[in-house]
Amino acid sequence: MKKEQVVNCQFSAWYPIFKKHTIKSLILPLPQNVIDYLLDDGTLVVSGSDQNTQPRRTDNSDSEDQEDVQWSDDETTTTVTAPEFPEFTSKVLEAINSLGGRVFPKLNWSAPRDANWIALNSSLQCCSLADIFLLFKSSDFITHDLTQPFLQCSDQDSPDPVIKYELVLRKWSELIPGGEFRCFVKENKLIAISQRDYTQYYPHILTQEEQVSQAIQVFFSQNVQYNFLDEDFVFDVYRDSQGKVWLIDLNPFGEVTDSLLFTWDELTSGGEVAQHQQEGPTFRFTTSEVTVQPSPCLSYRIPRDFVDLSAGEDAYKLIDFLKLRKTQQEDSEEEEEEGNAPP
Ligand SMILES: Nc1ncnc2c1ncn2[C@@H]1O[C@H](COP(=O)(O)OP(=O)(O)OP(=O)(O)O)[C@@H](O)[C@H]1O
Repeated sequence: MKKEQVVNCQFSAWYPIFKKHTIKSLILPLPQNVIDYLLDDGTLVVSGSDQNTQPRRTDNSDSEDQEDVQWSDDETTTTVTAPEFPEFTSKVLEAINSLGGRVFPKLNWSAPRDANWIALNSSLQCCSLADIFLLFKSSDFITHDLTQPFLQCSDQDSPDPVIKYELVLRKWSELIPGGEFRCFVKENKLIAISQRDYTQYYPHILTQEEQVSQAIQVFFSQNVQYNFLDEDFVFDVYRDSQGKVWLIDLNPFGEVTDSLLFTWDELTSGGEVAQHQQEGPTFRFTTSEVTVQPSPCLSYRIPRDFVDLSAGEDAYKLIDFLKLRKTQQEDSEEEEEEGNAPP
């Protein structure tokens, strides 16, 4: 996979080409100070902040660099108020409103799918910039977009193309996971289709195997084939309850993209799947409850430090930490009973 293929799969590169066939979206340039904030590990997002619903302007410029650090009574905790971005906040709010008030946020390539556990509703649905920041700052996928977009490219010796970072806001749509499929295109031929959420068994895919495959093939030949900037790529689709197919996303053809129910060996030149062109694409899906596999995002549901701590000798530190939490909880319950709890 070459750096150019990664560049071509940025949202702003493919959206204008396939606008008619995908979910309505808006693209906003991401200011450098917002990028810096997203990459700054030390700044916390303070939940409950209403800064995004009522953007406050202190002077004529965006004075984001200033962080307001408030020390709480408890010596062990600090509350760092997130910096404000008045101009950017207004633009984002305007965009969210024009998309119906609820959006699905992404950067140039990725959505913060690994961070949905942190959102109150465990969903990527956002109504404000604070919602977006919370997800973005908790996501390794977003950090990857910002810091290492060309990590797995074969042409490492060539200079990295300059990337203009963008916040993508997509109109929120209730997509049923059983309707999502990933399609692999090699030399402009659709060689393979995989159920996107292979962690579940969806009986309707089994019973409608032929219709699903046909609908995707027709969508590909009518709307996608020869229209994209590369001849090797991966595209994701959604087949709605009326059988209409929508484009959801485009990804590079290579290891950086999850090959789901295929392996990259199978999909690349020497592989079996890549050679079976005549009969159409190979279609794979989970065929019974027995073949269900665990979700690849499971490891993202608890903070990485906890995962590390739970392995090897450090497991004892985790146990100590949990015991400490329990004692603290019991203490505060006792205090509450005694009527001493803080308001
Ligand atoms: N507009 C939307 N509204 C609600 N959910 C959405 C929307 N767009 C995408 N999704 C859901 O989020 C999932 C991930 O979306 P998307 O493919 O854009 O993210 P991604 O980070 O590029 O993922 P990948 O790296 O696997 O391609 C989709 O499979 C779909 O279930």
